[in-house]
Amino acid sequence: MATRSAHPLPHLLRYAKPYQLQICGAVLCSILRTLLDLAPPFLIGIAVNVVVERKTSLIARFGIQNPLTQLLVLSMLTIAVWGLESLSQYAADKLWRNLAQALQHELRVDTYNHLQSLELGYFEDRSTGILLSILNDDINQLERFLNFGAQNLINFFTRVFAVGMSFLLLAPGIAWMAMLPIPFILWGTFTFQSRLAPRYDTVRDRAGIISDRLANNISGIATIKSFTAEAYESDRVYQESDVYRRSNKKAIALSVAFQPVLRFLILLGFVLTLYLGGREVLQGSLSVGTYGFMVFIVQDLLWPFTELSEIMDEYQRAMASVRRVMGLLDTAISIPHGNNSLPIATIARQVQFDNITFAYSDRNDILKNLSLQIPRGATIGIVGATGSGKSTLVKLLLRFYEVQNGRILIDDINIRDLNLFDLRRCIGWVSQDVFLFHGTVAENIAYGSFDASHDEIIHAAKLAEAHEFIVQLPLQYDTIVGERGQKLSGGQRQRIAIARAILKDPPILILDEATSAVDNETEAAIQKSLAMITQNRTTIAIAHRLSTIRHSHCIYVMNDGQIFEQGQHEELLALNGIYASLWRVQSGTH
Ligand SMILES: Nc1ncnc2c1ncn2[C@@H]1O[C@H](COP(=O)(O)OP(=O)(O)OP(=O)(O)O)[C@@H](O)[C@H]1O
Repeated sequence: MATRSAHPLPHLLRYAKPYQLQICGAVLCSILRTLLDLAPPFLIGIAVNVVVERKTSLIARFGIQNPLTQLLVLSMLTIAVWGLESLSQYAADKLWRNLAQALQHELRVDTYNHLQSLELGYFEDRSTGILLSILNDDINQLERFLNFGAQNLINFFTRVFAVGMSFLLLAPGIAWMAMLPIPFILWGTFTFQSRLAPRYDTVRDRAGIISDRLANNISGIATIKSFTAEAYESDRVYQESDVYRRSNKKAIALSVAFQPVLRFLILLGFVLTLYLGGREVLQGSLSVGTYGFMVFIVQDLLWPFTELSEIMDEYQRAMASVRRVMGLLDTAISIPHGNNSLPIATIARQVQFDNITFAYSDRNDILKNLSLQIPRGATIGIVGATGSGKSTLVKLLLRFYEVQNGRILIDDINIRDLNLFDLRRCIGWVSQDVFLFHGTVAENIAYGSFDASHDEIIHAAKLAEAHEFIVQLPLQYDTIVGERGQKLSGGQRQRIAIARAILKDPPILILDEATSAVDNETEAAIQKSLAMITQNRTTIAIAHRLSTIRHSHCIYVMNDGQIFEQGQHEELLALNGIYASLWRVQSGTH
């Protein structure tokens, strides 16, 4: 993630470059609206001028002598100013809000797309809740800031600049009185902000932790219930929510203390103008009119400062969120695409692991100098103790992780040099823990083969021995499987996953414990189908149940990250090693 110290605003502005025109328009409309909003004191001044000076008034200088006509002109001018103000307010609101929507939409989609292209290890190191809070809360926070905060910020600067300038032009001698508190207010505001920023960062982090806990608990609800851990979980949620509350409390303590201090400084400016200005009037060095104007307008100069803390507060919250979103967008992709394409039509389906060594980050080597070669169209079986690295081996072929040493080749091309999409498109992977999406059975089978016809889906389901149970479901292929497929049994989920891989029709097929949850009879039926399906493909089957891989062209026995034995079923039995003893245990012949 990006460093916390780097200011996120330039980053955001760079990101918003395509919206430059819209941003300029929105800024101009906001400035215009604020300037028009300042018109009333001037209009009142002119009105007083008309009724007091009559034929020598300001308007009379434009050749309108009749005071009643002058008032009419002034009324028309007021209507025009009000009308224009409403129009610029409408335009500013519309532009800012649309900008907020466009930027929010683009940021969310880009952040999601970037997230999707990050390697698996990134997701394993972070919790879903924290990533979700970036994709949702932080991006929404930015929307809130663009909807209101940005306008407030511009309004503030415009107001202070316009009023300050008219002060200096109209009464330069006493302008300093009103402006005296400004440096103190600014110093106070920025000191306050620098203290508030880290507190808001903590609040955002804490929000991520809570959302993580909630997401985790909701997906683990069955486990919570079965262990009657409701009270324990309630307590954990309570504790984390309390830490969040306390971190917010720290931010609030600082945030609310600022306003009263600020008011006091403003009061100082007001009283100084009131007293010293009045004294100058009494001494005859300041006109009554200017003094009146000064006292009236000093509030317009200083009161916006009371909002400054709130504006900066909103700004800091938004920047904390931008920092997190940009941090995610800046995360480098550590498994990039290679330059070579691998067209499915021409692939020879030859797979080779050449002396590979692999360790997950900060762990010991899982695979050590492992080599194996799978000729085109062959089916190999991999067996071995749990945790010996079987699943890791096939995940390396999918390039979910990068090998530290050695090469993995498909058709003699290092998979690092292949376009990742081409690589993964030519591999069908039925993983150990099947993931189904919330949706219908048909949608899940067709996942990845989005153009498949209904007949093709049914055909794949039949080959995976899934058709029979699917037609028993309430809405058959249109039955919703629930989140992660929780409305189906483990064996049913596996068969849908097999159907999904069959429908993909990949040149290389990986079956990682693909039939571990189905009964022996169904497995035998699936084996028959697979024998047909795997005929023209290179297949890697991982299984604990040896009957599953018994007929493979070659069986590899893995132990402690290395291949200990290899050969066909009969050869391995004759070897009388690990495989033979496993077989004896499973077939009950020991
Ligand atoms: N993402 C990961 N990060 C860190 N270590 C991991 C990760 N995935 C697996 N491991 C570790 O790597 C080792 C090999 O795991 P792997 O899943 O490849 O074993 P396996 O042979 O397929 O086991 P099983 O038969 O139980 O499925 C295990 O010790 C496991 O704890």
